[in-house]
This record gives sequence, structure tokens and C-alpha cells, in this order.
Amino acid sequence: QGFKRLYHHRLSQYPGPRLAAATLWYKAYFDIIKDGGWAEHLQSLHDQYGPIVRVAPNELHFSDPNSYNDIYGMGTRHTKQPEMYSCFATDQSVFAMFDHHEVSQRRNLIGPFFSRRAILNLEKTIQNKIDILVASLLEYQHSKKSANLDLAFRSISLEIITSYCFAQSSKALESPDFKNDILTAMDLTLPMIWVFKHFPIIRKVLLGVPECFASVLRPSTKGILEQRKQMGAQIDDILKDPTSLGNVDHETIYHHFLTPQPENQRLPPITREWLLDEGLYLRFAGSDTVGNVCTVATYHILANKHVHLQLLSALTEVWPDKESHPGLETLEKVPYLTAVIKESLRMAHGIVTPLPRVVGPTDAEISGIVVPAGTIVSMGATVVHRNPDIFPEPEVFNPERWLKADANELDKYLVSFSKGPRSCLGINLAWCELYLIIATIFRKLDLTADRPSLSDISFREYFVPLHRGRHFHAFVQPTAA
Ligand code: HEM
Repeated sequence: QGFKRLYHHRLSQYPGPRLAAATLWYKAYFDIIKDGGWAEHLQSLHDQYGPIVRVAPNELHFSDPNSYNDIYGMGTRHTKQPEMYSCFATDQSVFAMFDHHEVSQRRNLIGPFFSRRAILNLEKTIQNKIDILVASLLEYQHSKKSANLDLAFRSISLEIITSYCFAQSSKALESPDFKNDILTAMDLTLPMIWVFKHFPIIRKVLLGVPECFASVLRPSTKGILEQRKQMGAQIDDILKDPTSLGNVDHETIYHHFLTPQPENQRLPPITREWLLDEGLYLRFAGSDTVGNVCTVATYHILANKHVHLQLLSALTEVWPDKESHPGLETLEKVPYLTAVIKESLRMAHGIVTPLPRVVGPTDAEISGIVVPAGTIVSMGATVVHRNPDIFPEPEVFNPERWLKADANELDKYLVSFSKGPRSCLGINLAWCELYLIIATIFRKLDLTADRPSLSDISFREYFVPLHRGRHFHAFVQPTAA
């Protein structure tokens, strides 16, 4: 089979390592043995083989930033690659859906829950959570200890998404030093995704056997099972007694799904499995993604005195009294803050695994070549965001690049939320959180990085960035005025 793939395959003409063309184990080696090392390796493949590389028997990876739109942009109809999207154990969520018609129905149903209007309605709830984060961080001011900002930011984003979608508290902000079970479970579970992808049988066995056996067989699956159990209990309560929905402070995702509305008239009946998978995915999608951007932002702001001072002066101008709240709509009008957020999104990348799509239903033109239907194509955000022709000195944190006269042109190369029909459904919430968290943290807290090192924000690629080793820490004091 390897011989056939090398010499008699429709992709035989494309350059790339022979081993990658012959077998899927090439990629598995970088995913599993090299500990989430695929995205890192891709850059060296492009340096060696050029802008289009055959990275697996049936897969091409592209590096020309203008190809991004051909793969993911509006009007494209390529589907997600099932082998990748089924390793998250949320098969019935929108994220793991493939049929275009069903996807657009489901996205139309979920979309309004994360619309700008819906976010503005819940802005106060979000700000209240951020104020709790600030209070928790201020507890460090009298101790000699620095705060773990990586956990702090992941905790605030976890708390916001849990409150926003489910009107519950994750209790993450109250846990000592922001160490809590849900984040620990996510950290234990995430490294399993490449094993699940390359050995789907393991996923089936571990998730199919009774809970007690699965966690003994592989302790890291305990996290997934715990999360399913906990969220399943809330869903069971609601399904048993839908009037319990009335007992919460604001509309939850379950109110939204269970209330008949034009968007869900023609959808299949609601099942427990669907509600559970959707809930679990939303919590995953909405937590580490935002938390990670905040950590990267804070690291770079504190490492660049000029950026820090510029940001403080821009914030103080629109927010003179730090005890009041200027609100999202005011903060959005601060160009320097917006530039800092865009630069942080660029350097944090969002989702770091190149999102694999299956070309179809017919052949498609990508980057000037005709790619046969059925081919898997992808382009990693890291490759776009580190392109020196688009972002000169890409390794430098430089918010000013987003303030230049022609900066609008750059926006199309900021692909953290992906593009087109499968782009991020939570983008409004994510932007709202980034504005409120970054502005509040820097307006209210005087942070000093504790022994910072670039390794504090380096990552391994497990779909989202996974940090190993020491987390980014800072000493905390209140700002003077
Ligand atoms: C900075 C924060 C965030 C970033 C960088 C981000 C990035 C992305 C990206 C790149 C995708 C496409 C994934 C793919 O094609 O496989 C995506 C999908 C998605 N995101 Fe986000 N996201 C963020 C925050 C959020 C939040 C707060 C939510 C809210 C719950 C959310 C909900 C979703 C959902 C539901 C999808 C699946 C859409 C679909 O499959 O059609 N995201 N996100």
C-alpha cells in the first residue's frame, strides 16, 4: 500500500517527506511521541518543500496566507475531517457535525445565544465575575507569594462560560491558588486526543466500558467521565422537571434549546446526549481559549515597558475613576486596547492544530492548484500568524502594527477564530471577555512578573495550546489611583 501511495496516488506529484506520503504513522509520531509537535514541525516542512506540502498519504498543508480563504472562507463547502473531530467525545455537538444542512440549522439555533445583543444583556454578569477575580488576586498583595496567572485566567474564563451558559458557578475563582478539579480534568484529558485520533478503538473502549473500569484502565479519562457525570446531573434535573429552569438568574443554553422558537422547529427531537455533548463542548470551547489569550497578553504587556505605559495611559483616559465601570462599548473605542488584544490573539494563535477539511463535494481550487475532491487540506493559524511578509518580525509583540494607516488589511490575516461557515460561534463573547478582562486587570492591578521566561507561554499542540512546566506568575498590588 505504501508503494501505491508513493507512486500511484492522485497526490503523488506534490512534494513532502516520503514517509509522510506512505503512512499515517509519520504524523502520529509527531502528535504522540513528539508530544504535540506537529504544528512546530510543519514550519520546517514548508521551509524544505515550499508552500504546498503532502503531509500525509491523503493530505496537503498550505502555507501561503492567501490560501486560508480558499480552505475555510465564506462560500467554501469543505467538511471537517471526521477522524479529527470525533476524538473530543462530544459527537453530538455542533463542533463534531459534518452535514452542511444540519450544521447550518444547529448554528442558527446556537448563534443567537452568543449574539452581540445577548452578550450586552449579560455584560454585568461577566463584569461581576471579573471583579471577583480581581478581589481574589488582590489577596496576594500582603503575601510574598506570586499568583499563578495561567490558572487565574483559565479560571475566570471557565467561570464566565459556566455562568453564561448554565447559570452555575464552577467555583474556580474561590479555589485556593485557582487550582480546581475542572481545569485539572481538562489538563488530564487533553493529552489523550492524539491517542484517540490515531487509535479510535481506544476511545471506544475507554468511553464505552463502565466508569469504574475506564478510570482504572486509564486514569486520565477519569476527568472526561467526571465532567460528563456532573453536567449530566444538571440536564437530568431539567429534563425531569423543566420548571426548574425558572430557578436561575438568567437564561441558560438549556432555556434556549428547550423553548420552541423558529430556529428549532425543524430540528430532530432534543435528547439528553445532545444536550450533554453540546454543553460539554461549549464549556471546553469557551474556557482555555480565552484564558490562554489573556495569559499571553499579560506576559507580553509586562515584558514591554513601552506597551504597558501606553496601555495604562489609554485606559486611564477613558476610565478615570477605577471604582466605576466604563462598559464594553466604551472600551471597544480605545484603539490601543484593541491593538493589544489583536496582537495577543495573533501571538496566542487560538486553536493551534491546523483544522483539517475534506475537499468536496467537487474538486476545488486552492492556492492556484486544483485539489481533487476527497483530499484533506489544512492550514495552521500558527503558519499565518508567523508569516514575516504579513507580520514583519513576527516573534515581536508589537501592537503598533495594528494601528498603522493600512492596518485594516491585516485583519484578514488574523485567523484565531478561523473563517467562514465553521468559524467560532463564540466570537462575540470571546471579544467581550478579552476587552473586559484585560482592561480591568491593568486598570486595577499593578502586576510584576515573577521570574518570567518565554517558556512560561510556550506550548505543545493539543488542538488548543497545552502548557507544560512552570506557569506564568506575577506579584500583585493595587494600582495607585
Ligand atoms: C479567544 C477565544 C476563542 C478562540 C481563539 C476560538 C477559536 C475557535 C476556532 C478557531 C474555531 C474553529 C474550530 C474548527 O474549525 O475546528 C472555533 C469554533 C467554535 N467556537 Fe470558538 N474560540 C474562542 C472562544 C469561544 C467561546 C468563548 C465560545 C463560546 C462558547 C466558543 C464556541 C465555539 C463553538 C461552538 C465552535 C464550533 C463551531 C462549529 O463547529 O461550527 N469559542 N473557535
